[in-house]
Amino acid sequence: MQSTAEVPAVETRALRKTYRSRRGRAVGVEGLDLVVPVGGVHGFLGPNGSGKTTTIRMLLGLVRADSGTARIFGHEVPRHLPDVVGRVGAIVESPKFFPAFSARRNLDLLAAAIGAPGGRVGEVLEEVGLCERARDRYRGYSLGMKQRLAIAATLLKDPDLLIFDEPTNGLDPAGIREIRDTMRSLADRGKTVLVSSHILAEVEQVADTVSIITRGRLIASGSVAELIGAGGASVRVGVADTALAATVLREAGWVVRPDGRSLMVDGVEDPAAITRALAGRDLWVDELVPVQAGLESVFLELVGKDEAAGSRHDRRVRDGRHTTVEEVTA
Ligand SMILES: Nc1ncnc2c1ncn2[C@@H]1O[C@H](COP(=O)(O)OP(=O)(O)OP(=O)(O)O)[C@@H](O)[C@H]1O
Repeated sequence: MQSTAEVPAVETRALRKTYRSRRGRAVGVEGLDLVVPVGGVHGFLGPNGSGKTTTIRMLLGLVRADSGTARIFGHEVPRHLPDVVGRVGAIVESPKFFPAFSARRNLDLLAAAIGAPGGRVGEVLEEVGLCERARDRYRGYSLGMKQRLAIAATLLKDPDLLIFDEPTNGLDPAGIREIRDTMRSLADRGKTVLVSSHILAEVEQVADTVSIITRGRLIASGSVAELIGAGGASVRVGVADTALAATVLREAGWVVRPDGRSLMVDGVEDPAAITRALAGRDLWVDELVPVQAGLESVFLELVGKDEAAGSRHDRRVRDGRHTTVEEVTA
């Protein structure tokens, strides 16, 4: 156990995990250094297949690391997990509830099973905003309500750290907002929320700090404001031949992505340089609009740089990145 006052909620050092499969070895996590400060919402971001679930499963003792260390509130895990597990609530897979029972009855059963005080059920239903529907059967719940009930279940033992792996997967915008509001109110009451996601725009609205990983490695971390401030501006570029323009701009070193009938160019310090580069190839710009930078563009810029500099690509990871880009830019 670490002795300093400022012990992070989660800290990993050089954490590594590879999986063996019929196709050889797949990197899950490669030397990951992750620091999640105490208090607030921490977004753990990365494309599909970048190692988020693997990391979370290692923290919870569900997957064994090949090497490196992981600590929760200073306790090394999995070795000392029993000392700290009472302070951690996690949703890694969809928890099972009885469909024919009400939310309250499901939680009453769980509370009894883990020895949580009876009064706690009413409190957690209140915390996730399900009081009014607590007597309805679980099977009639929307996906968003089911996910909030799952969060309520993790709160029964009043943990200090909540770990949610992609909690908004499959939810509609209203459900996503509900989960976001729930995470915000948990953090406002002093909890630490570690939430993984590949949907940047969602996390940007709720996270205080983020860690961005790709191919199992950390490529950026810090407060959302710092990261957005560090990235150059994005510029929307209108041009008739977007395919050729994208090639020209990429050759010149910019990170370019399609944006409807235009192109979005990230990390631009001097927009006039874009006009010059395109004019040099007889491509005439009809629109050049600076766009407020967001985590999404910072992320794409970082991933773009990382992959440009990158060595070998794990095909699955690369496919995952494209999925993410399409999803976040849809
Ligand atoms: N049980 C396993 N066996 C083999 N390879 C695995 C296993 N679990 C994960 N991997 C591989 O490890 C890498 C990281 O996967 P992981 O699920 O941790 O990423 P992720 O960021 O959580 O992705 P997603 O958002 O899709 O869940 C991927 O290449 C994945 O294919």
